[in-house]
Amino acid sequence: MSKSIGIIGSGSWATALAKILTDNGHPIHWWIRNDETIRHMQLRHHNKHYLTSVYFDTSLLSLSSDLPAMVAACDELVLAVPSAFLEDVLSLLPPDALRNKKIISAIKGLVPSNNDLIGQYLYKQFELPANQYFTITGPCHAEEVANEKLSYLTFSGASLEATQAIADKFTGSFLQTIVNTDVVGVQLAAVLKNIYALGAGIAHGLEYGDNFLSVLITNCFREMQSFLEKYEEQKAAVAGTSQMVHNYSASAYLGDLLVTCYSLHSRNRTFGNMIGKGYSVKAAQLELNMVAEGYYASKCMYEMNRQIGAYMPVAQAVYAILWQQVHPSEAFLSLEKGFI
Ligand SMILES: NC(=O)C1=CN([C@@H]2O[C@H](COP(=O)(O)OP(=O)(O)OC[C@H]3O[C@@H](n4cnc5c(N)ncnc54)[C@H](O)[C@@H]3O)[C@@H](O)[C@H]2O)C=CC1
Ligand SMILES: O=C(CO)COP(=O)(O)O
Repeated sequence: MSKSIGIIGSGSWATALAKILTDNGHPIHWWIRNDETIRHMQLRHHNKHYLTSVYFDTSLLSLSSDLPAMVAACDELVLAVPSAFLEDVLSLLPPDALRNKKIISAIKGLVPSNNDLIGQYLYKQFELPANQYFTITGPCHAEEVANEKLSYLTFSGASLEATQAIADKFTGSFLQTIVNTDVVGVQLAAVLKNIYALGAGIAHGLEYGDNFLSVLITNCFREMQSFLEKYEEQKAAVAGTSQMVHNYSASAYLGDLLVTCYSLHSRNRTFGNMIGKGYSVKAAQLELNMVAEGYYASKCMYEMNRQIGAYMPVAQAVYAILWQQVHPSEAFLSLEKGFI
């Protein structure tokens, strides 16, 4: 197979992205951790653990559990492992492994060991320049991609032209793409919306109704904007540049917040619902058997916001419930009073 695009990861999102690319006729290299999953995919043409209804044209798949060899074979790589495993997975690569490659992060999380955005981590670890880094965000559940429901993804990168060229590979009959240069803003919004979806789930588990939920989400949206404004203010002050302006009403911001808080596909919402109903964090993790990024993100953001200083009562309440054993009903009772 010639040099092409590769996907790192084999969970639901990696599988959905593999479907999007191969449906468009693109051959892909695909790194899958587990050889047994590879064997099954070769024999039965689907991922036996995630989105099992999606069948692949295996002539378009080059499957491997050898990460350095797979990375060497690609000039564009999509990262689709949960943030908590990213450092472990990429530790298999030498420091120059990403030289001249375009890296497209589909991860909606921060690196938990130091709260870095994925691009910052790749710069520190692999000296990946900003113009080789791209992101995929937007409101899109893997399960709906599997069912070919019309969905929209936002691609962000330093250059609109280079980003458009990547987005074009994904655009298809059930997949529209949006392109912008707001690389940092969309990533922070994606990290925050996972925390807020946990909050929405907790509220549902505590038996609050739809009226309360809409007020909760409105206030989460305001919190998101307040964090991003302060973040940009501080960044601009340090760099001596003007402040980046974000389009909060775009689907990568408001849309993803809404779908993750409302959709029954959302793992963050499901996880939160279990916490609201009285499950412990450990029990909810075991029951979910998938990754709720907001769990890790709530701690990262709590730590990050110590420096930023934004007013974030909902994110703080989610952190307190998940990491400080504060009772959900107690935390929500104090939230109730401050909403506008
Ligand atoms: N599922 C979705 O609809 C969407 C997910 N995303 C993002 O995609 C990223 C990946 O999430 P999903 O594919 O949804 O997760 P998932 O929960 O479906 O799959 C988990 C993945 O982690 C892998 N894994 C488990 N233990 C591991 C370990 N010790 N080392 C390395 N890998 C390990 C599993 O093999 C599996 O590939 C996340 O950042 C998520 O926020 C973004 C948009 C949509
Ligand atoms: O990012 C997503 C939808 O846009 C997926 O959200 P969950 O991880 O909560 O399922």
